[in-house]
Amino acid sequence: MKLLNLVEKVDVIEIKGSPDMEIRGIAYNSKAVGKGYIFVAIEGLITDGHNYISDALARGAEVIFVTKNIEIIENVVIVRVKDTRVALSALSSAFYGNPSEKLELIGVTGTNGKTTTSYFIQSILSTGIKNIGLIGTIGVVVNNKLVPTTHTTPESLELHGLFNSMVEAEVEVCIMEVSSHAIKLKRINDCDFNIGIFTNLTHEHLDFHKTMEVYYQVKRQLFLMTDRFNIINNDDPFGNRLVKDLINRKNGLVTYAIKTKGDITADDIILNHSGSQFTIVTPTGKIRIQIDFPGRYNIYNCLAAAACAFAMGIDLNKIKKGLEAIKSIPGRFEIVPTYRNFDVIIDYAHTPDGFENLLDTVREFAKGRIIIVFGCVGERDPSKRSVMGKIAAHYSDLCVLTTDNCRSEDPQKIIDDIKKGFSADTSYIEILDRALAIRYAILKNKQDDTILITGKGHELRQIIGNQVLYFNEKDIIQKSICELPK
Ligand SMILES: CC(=O)N[C@H]1[C@@H](OP(=O)(O)OP(=O)(O)OC[C@H]2O[C@@H](n3ccc(=O)[nH]c3=O)[C@H](O)[C@@H]2O)O[C@H](CO)[C@@H](O)[C@@H]1O[C@H](C)C(=O)N[C@@H](C)C(=O)N[C@H](CCC(=O)O)C(=O)O
Ligand SMILES: Nc1ncnc2c1ncn2[C@@H]1O[C@H](COP(=O)(O)OP(=O)(O)OP(=O)(O)O)[C@@H](O)[C@H]1O
Repeated sequence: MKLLNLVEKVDVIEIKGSPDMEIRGIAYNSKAVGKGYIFVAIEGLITDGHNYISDALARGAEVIFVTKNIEIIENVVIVRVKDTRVALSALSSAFYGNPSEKLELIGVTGTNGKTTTSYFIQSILSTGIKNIGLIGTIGVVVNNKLVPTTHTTPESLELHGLFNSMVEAEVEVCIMEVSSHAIKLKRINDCDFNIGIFTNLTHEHLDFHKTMEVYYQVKRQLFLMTDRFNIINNDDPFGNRLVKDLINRKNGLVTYAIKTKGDITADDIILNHSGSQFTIVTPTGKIRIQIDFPGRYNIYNCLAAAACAFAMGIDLNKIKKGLEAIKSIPGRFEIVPTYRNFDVIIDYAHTPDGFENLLDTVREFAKGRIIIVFGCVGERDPSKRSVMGKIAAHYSDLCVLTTDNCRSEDPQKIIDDIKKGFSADTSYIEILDRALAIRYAILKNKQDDTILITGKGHELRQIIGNQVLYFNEKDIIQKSICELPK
């Protein structure tokens, strides 16, 4: 494709050199540049892509996109723009032939429940559609194959590459988790969203957004991009505000709720330790559902998925079939078989609200003690650590404090931050080595205990310093169980 055509939708300030040239690829990291590529220099949060222009040129870049004034370089086209992240997104979409326009694109956002809701929608849609694409925290699904990714919402270049693979694989619908980082950093600027879903908004990522107000305003942008309808949790205070904010938009608005008013609601709820039963009530009928996921929060996730399916015109029997078909989601309230008289549950809860919902659910049905093995991640929102400590202390009988992706931070310092939420009578032990912490909880179990291991969920890695180490909680659990007397 010619540079001339690629820049059609880019807001260009100035071009030095002729744009009438063929482009072979695009890169925003100099290390990924090849011959005939565009290198997009991004002023990042850690370093500045402009510092790597000479590296990009040495690797064969023939065009560079910049925000700064750069001297003319022989045989290199220099394109100056206001914001290179915006340009990267527009270029990437154009390079792949605007593939998101060829898909039904559903964006799911909110602090918690994005992955679960996406899996519920996938299960409902798969009652009628064979090939569904998925982009999210657990990975990317194209052609029914799951590939792990580094980001919940990838960078725009990777995103449009994925949409393109989906179009080639004849995917009809793509369900995509949209993180607030992705919105703020313009990764989704050129995604052609048809449907937007808002699950909830609670304390998270305040290191990045600073205030809940900014966090909300960022999330809100997704709902101004959709052209069919928006699905919103009316019980959530920020969701309720979003409903009011969107009232003048021309596309459809479908609300769901349990406590307040909603187009889609749940009645006659029965919660138990292994799942829930409830009736989904819609404007055109109702149906009884039984799901294998415990906790009221999962009823919200079901309602979000059901509201989306309902708005897409899918009948209630298919909605029921889809919601009931899904038996587990990796790392989301995943019960690990122990074949003993105690339970072990792995869960991805890593925000105060997710943590409280999970612990509240377990507390309601626990026959014995609750032992929670957890830590908080490094280099991310330290303000949530003591809040999570307080919640853990309130609901559990023993906290086993340990390490969770501490990155460059001192894991002991993170634990000390968590402990600020403890009270004088909180029962806890500190075991920095996560494998030993899990082993400790299992070896110390008593009859009817529930051991909750939170934070990692589906992840198979531990990030310590700048090392990414293989870490498999299920293996550690099984090995520890083998050490117990028969
Ligand atoms: C805070 C954040 O989101 N940062 C993202 C951002 O990085 P940045 O702006 O700091 O980039 P930088 O490291 O300063 O580098 C600037 C530029 O120099 C370039 N460079 C750098 C080195 C080099 O040798 N050559 C070179 O060209 C880089 O490629 C980049 O373009 O842009 C990068 C490129 O797209 C992302 O990889 C990076 O994600 C970091 C690694 C990250 O961890 N992000 C997390 C917080 C994130 O996005 N999480 C959300 C989910 C959150 C949740 O809900 O839990 C997600 O969607 O995954
Ligand atoms: N609707 C909800 N409300 C509150 N907490 C929830 C909800 N759904 C799930 N959780 C909790 O949050 C954890 C993560 O769930 P899920 O992966 O669905 O959320 P997510 O928004 O995709 O998270 P992330 O963006 O970090 O991947 C679950 O393991 C559970 O403990």
